[in-house]
Amino acid sequence: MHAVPAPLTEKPVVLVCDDDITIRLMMRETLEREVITVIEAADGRQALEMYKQHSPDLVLLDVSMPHFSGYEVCEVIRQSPLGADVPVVMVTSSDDLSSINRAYESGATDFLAKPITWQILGQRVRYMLRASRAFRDLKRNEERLKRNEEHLKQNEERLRVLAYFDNLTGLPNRQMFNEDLQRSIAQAKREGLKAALLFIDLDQFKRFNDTLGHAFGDKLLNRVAEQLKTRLRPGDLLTRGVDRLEDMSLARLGGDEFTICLTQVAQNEDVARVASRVIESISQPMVVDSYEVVVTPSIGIAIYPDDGDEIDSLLKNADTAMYNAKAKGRGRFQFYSGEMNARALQRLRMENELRKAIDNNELRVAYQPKVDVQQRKIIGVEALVRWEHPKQGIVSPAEFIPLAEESGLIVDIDNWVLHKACHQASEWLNMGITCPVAVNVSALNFKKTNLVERIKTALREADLPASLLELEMTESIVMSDIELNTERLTQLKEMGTSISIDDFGTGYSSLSYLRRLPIDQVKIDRSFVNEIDCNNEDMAIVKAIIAMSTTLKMEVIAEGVETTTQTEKLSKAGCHRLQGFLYAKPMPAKFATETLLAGFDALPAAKKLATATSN
Ligand SMILES: Nc1nc2c(ncn2[C@@H]2O[C@@H]3COP(=O)(O)O[C@H]4[C@@H](O)[C@H](n5cnc6c(=O)[nH]c(N)nc65)O[C@@H]4COP(=O)(O)O[C@H]3[C@H]2O)c(=O)[nH]1
Repeated sequence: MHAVPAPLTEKPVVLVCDDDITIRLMMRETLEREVITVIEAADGRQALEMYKQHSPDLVLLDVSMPHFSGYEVCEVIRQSPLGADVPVVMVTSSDDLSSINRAYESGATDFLAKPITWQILGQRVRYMLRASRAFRDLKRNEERLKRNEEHLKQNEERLRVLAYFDNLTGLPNRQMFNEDLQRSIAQAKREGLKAALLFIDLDQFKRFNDTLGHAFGDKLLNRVAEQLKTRLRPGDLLTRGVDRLEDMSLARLGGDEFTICLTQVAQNEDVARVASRVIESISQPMVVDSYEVVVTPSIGIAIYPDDGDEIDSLLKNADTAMYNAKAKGRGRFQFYSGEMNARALQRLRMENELRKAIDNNELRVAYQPKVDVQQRKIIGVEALVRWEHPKQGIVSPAEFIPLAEESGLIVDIDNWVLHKACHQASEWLNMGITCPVAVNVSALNFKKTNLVERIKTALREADLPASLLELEMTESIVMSDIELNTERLTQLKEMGTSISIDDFGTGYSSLSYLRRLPIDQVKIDRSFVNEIDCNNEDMAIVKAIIAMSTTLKMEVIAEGVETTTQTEKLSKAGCHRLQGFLYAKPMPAKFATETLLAGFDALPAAKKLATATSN
């Protein structure tokens, strides 16, 4: 059984369009019997006018008429604003397939073939009218539903904002903070990393509120929130350590209490850096209602899992730490654990001092000679940075280089050493000493896109031929992104500098990659050299590295040579290039110049070596 469309309640209007008056009259007669209002048009132009004026519920259109054909009229109707859904029945004088197809192409709903069977016309039109009205109702309902849905969504969003955001500052509220912290804890647990909770309280906020009023207090809180939002974007935190803190969420718990939740925390220094950044940014003078105010925050820090493994304990401990910070004099941060605090503070202090070390002229370069024991020659020097701390004296690179790498300061330091070393080598060249100088290139520096440019600048400024500059980088740097690094190394090589792989044997070099890279020299790591006197395994590794370098036509040098036995063993295995305390320790430029002028045979070890090898 067919579904019957709903009965028509209002009297429908049908536009009959035919140039044959008899047909029009017959149609009127038939349709009016069905309680339908009929309006007529004698040609295409009139049909369009009538359509525009009356918006009929159905159109009966003769195909061939003066002015416009029925097809054209149908096309125009379909393009009109309300004409997409109105049923248009094309009355064709023939029922051949092409005119029927043409009728459908122009947008007709159905067709009626002449001669018309008058007995069924009325019923057919009625049925079509009902179906069309049902379709229109359905569409209207659908639109209403859609509008309701949108409304619902908007309401839901409004509710979510009310439930999860603080309406004064627009920051996430306590509810959202709880969920964020829960997520951070779960993530840290999964990844075996730490998470940190920073509890921020504004110092003496109550005083502002009491003296300048609540409205002022609200504005001040808003300014603080703004400051935190803009200054804590991950992109703003340029240093390497902080870049790793990809997920950082900020919230206002209420009053003058804010929190920051950090995930993917590898080390506490990263958290200390964020905390000092928060202090620095909030403590900037702010103008509120034409008052210039300075408000400082006190921050308490609790670390998951060290200081608690659930929301409550972390919050409680961060809160305790915050009170400790306040007690110590406001505008500072404090870790919950005292030991952690001392370490983080010490590292942060050192980082700040290192930042100023270049400008304060506290850095020095020491040069350590490298020798070839077969040719009995000094073949070059390695430039090694030294920090003469005004209070602590000489700080070991082992202590400050990792810190410089974490904070990103290494790029400036490496650059400074590069310039110094190039100038020194150039000075030696002017004195008639041709001595290649090697500088260390840290991972961060190697990744910087302008490395090639910077090296070119240093060479140009020092007027040093590129062939006298050697770049030392560790095996792990070179092997990290082989495609990109091959390109980078090729650029450096094309410039004329030579490339040496430092600490060789400690990483995981693949022979097939090594073959593809433009490397001139590998440096056997000190840890293997150390042990070759007594450890057969290390000797085997050293021999393998020497054999591999010979096959790949690379030079090989051993670092950390301290004894004549090591020299003999290395030499016997085919490695004659050596660097180590046995020959010379890193020394200031002045002594390095003297050493270079005196030559290999003046080195104390050279004499010992001659005796040892002659025995
Ligand atoms: N025990 C022992 N040690 C020896 C001997 N011969 C040389 N050494 C030490 O071994 C290190 C060799 O440098 P490295 O492997 O590049 O290792 C360097 C290098 O990775 C880094 N470094 C030093 N200067 C710079 C620099 O300007 N830039 C960068 N990125 N890193 C640097 O710091 C590391 C340590 O530097 P230093 O303390 O100067 O330590 C130097 C040198 O003093 C020996 O016979 N016995």
